[in-house]
Amino acid sequence: MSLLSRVSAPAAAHDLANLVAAVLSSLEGAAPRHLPGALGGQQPGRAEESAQSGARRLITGPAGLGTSAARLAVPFATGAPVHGRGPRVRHLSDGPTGLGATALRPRTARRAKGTSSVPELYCPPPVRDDPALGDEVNDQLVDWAADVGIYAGRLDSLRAADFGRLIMLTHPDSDDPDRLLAAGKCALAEWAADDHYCDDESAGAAPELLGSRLVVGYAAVDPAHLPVRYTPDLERAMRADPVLAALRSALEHLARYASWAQVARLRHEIGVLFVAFDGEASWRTAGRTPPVWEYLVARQFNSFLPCITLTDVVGGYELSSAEYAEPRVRRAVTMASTASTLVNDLYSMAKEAGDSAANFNLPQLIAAQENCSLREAVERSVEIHDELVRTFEAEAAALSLTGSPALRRYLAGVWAWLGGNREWHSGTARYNGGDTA
Ligand SMILES: CC(C)=CCC/C(C)=C(\C)COP(=O)(O)OP(=O)(O)O
Repeated sequence: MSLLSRVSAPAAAHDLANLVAAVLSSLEGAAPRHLPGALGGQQPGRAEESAQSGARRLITGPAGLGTSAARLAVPFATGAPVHGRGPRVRHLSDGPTGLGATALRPRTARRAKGTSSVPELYCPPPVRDDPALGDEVNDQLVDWAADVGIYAGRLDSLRAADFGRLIMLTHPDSDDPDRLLAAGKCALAEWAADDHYCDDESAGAAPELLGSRLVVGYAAVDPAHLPVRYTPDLERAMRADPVLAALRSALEHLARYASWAQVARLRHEIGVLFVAFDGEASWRTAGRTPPVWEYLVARQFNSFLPCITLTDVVGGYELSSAEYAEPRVRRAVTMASTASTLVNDLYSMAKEAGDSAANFNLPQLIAAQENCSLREAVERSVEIHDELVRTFEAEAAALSLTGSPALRRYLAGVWAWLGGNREWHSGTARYNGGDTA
């Protein structure tokens, strides 16, 4: 039984976050020692060994390549206001140096610089920026996309979008290009499903076909076991459709690193993503504009959660299913995920303007429904984003006190994911004037 299931902390409000900050300050330097020494309750799996060694690294804090994630301390929360608003994130001041040493060295959240169209956001900066590693992953991702057939005829745009950079930025606790590639393939396959099936008619999207495509699409991540006589039909379909081929290939690659519990978790998040894809298609076909609250519900599910969920797989440890499913952990992680997806809404507004996705974007919906200018709607969207990030920050700080070392590391990884995600969105050609892919 993990410590989390035996000790419960009250839900963090922002006042509590300040209290947590004080407690955490007093723990600085010795923080993990009060936590359990092994990952109690963990199911045996391929990730178990690395999970346990990950936990040990958290406690003992060794030096050397790839061990920087051990120096998590507590990246979250709080105390002095940033730019006059809300809590500040305490972070490790003197981390290690050297190759890989910056991985997951926590960073202060701040109001990340705005571009001309996106105001500053409350978000940590990226933990690592290693362009060479990003390029390596990106090159391999584009080669793989060519093999499976997604983004055919658009591979130059795909390369320029630089999804390899996204993965390098969002998973700073791994320097292993192949692990990063496995996560990158999953993300790109999910993106391809969105582009080829949902959003981009020039790439084959058709709302009336979406439901049936996604049913078979789900079978690409969670195999359908048919009677023998129909198996070849399914297999032919899987090979003929690049999105299906991509999803299946991505999951196969990931399974080299993930335990079956981690694979099951990813399947669940993809299933939920597909349900939300269907929801958006129903708005389109019915010509219906969702109220803001309904859109935000949908955005929790049509979100980057399938990417975020791989935080521990890429890091080489395992968060137990029990902790992953614990309601407060779920609340914190899904709020972070929604926030990261609102970052997408803010940065992709120009790309989506004029296409069928234009109405399904938070600022556009707020402007239409709350009778304000688009500029004001962007500001309100930023406030919503910031509220979600601050709540995640406070909750994660509280949960880190009572959870296992794996949970603590996972939440720090989610925090890092937010920073890498915003950084990528602010620079990728996909949303910054390049051709879309
Ligand atoms: C990587 C992943 C889980 C992608 C699927 C869903 C997705 C593409 C997003 C959550 C991004 O939102 P959106 O559909 O608006 O994407 P674009 O802005 O068109 O890139």
